[in-house]
Amino acid sequence: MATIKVRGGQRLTGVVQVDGAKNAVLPILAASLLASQGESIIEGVPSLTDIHNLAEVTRSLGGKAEYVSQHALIRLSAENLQTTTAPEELVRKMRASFWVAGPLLARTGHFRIPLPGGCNIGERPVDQHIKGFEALGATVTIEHGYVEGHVHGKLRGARVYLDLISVGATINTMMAATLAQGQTLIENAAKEPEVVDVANYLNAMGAKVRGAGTDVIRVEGVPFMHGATHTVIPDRIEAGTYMIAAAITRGDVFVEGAIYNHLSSLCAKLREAGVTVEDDIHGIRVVATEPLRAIDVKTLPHPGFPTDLQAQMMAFMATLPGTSLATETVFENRFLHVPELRRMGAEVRIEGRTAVIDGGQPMTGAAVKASDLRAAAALVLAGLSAEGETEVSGLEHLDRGYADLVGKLRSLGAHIERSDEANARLKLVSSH
Ligand SMILES: CC(=O)N[C@H]1[C@@H](OP(=O)(O)OP(=O)(O)OC[C@H]2O[C@@H](n3ccc(=O)[nH]c3=O)[C@H](O)[C@@H]2O)O[C@H](CO)[C@@H](O)[C@@H]1O
Ligand SMILES: C=C(OP(=O)(O)O)C(=O)O
Repeated sequence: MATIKVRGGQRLTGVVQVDGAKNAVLPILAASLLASQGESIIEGVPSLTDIHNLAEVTRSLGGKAEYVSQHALIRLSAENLQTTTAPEELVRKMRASFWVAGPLLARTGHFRIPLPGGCNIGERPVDQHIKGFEALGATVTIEHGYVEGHVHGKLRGARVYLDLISVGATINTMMAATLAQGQTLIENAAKEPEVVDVANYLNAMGAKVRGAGTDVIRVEGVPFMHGATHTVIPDRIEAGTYMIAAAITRGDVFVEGAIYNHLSSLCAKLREAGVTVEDDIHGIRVVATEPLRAIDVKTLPHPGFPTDLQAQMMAFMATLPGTSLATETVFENRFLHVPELRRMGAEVRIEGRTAVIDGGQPMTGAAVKASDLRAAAALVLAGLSAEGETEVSGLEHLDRGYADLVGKLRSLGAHIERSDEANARLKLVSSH
């Protein structure tokens, strides 16, 4: 079993570079299936298991996806799709696979995809994705564990109101609408930076998408789309994780590539705690010195505080004197890191959707197990601050979303090592 060992107590200092955003690359891989002509080159793609798995899904459909690790880019083409049924074993590995539904439906009139189901952080239904497809004229059924959609001829542009703010459903509906006949209006759309990045890529492919980044997105259908070159936005969650790493170790770190507009809620909360946050065109600097104070955080859709930083922030809040509250409103079960933080001596109790953190006492190193991607990052951060050694297992979760977390933290001065370091890197760069 691979583990990360961290010896806490080092103040992190220096510069760390942010990779391209996993949560933009994944829908962009799916969007590439819309191109009936030409190759796409996506630049700034980190080597992550989620990305390799979704590339495998697109290959299984007949697309080409080649990861070029030395240039951090992926070449994609989908001129001749072979099938519109996605393979169960791959889809089960990751929910993001459901994003191939919209492009397949728009391009071929059909998709058949295993129901992605729940995961550690919540139930995560796909009803709003289906609502979007049905509004565009598709018939969607769920049978024998598969979601199947079809439409005779082309999808038709329509008005789609999403009942809740969903990144996934916004992107799937937007992608499906690109090749529909006529105009689509998506209301109550998600405004996350990744939605905007996907829209920019779709437009580079010949689509006509307007308004991404606001809660109303308009799509004017086009007859066909082609490949395009696109550089993905920096990963705001990876950036935020390093910003919190600086804060939790009372360090001084410049996170190069971090975009302030994408991280304004985190910057505000760090400042409320007493941390100095300076932003400029190249990135964000975080400098933390005592005294710091307790804060409250509530997760919300963008531009609210991101749920994907809640676990990491909670580790930081455990180091703040006084009582801090972390309220999770996006996913119903995203507190699985709490028992592990408790193992490290953090005083946290859960009251409904709120975690009450009585912080300020030093955490102590322990053997802990990650239950999901961001929990894994949170436990490593807690280990950076704890007295003694922390051993984190469950690294398959971490590898979904962080390329070389250990190397990057070490370059900032952390005492950290990974038991399978050489193998992990080899495994992650060899996919095609
Ligand atoms: C690969 C990727 O980009 N994942 C991100 C994406 O996930 P994802 O796109 O799955 O998250 P959503 O924004 O769709 O989910 C938000 C909430 O809506 C619910 N919901 C969603 C769809 C639906 O049809 N019905 C429904 O009830 C979900 O269960 C959840 O409670 O956005 C989340 C919210 O910012 C992030 O935490 C994830 O990291
Ligand atoms: C929850 C996440 O990803 P996914 O939606 O793929 O589970 C995440 O990136 O934190």
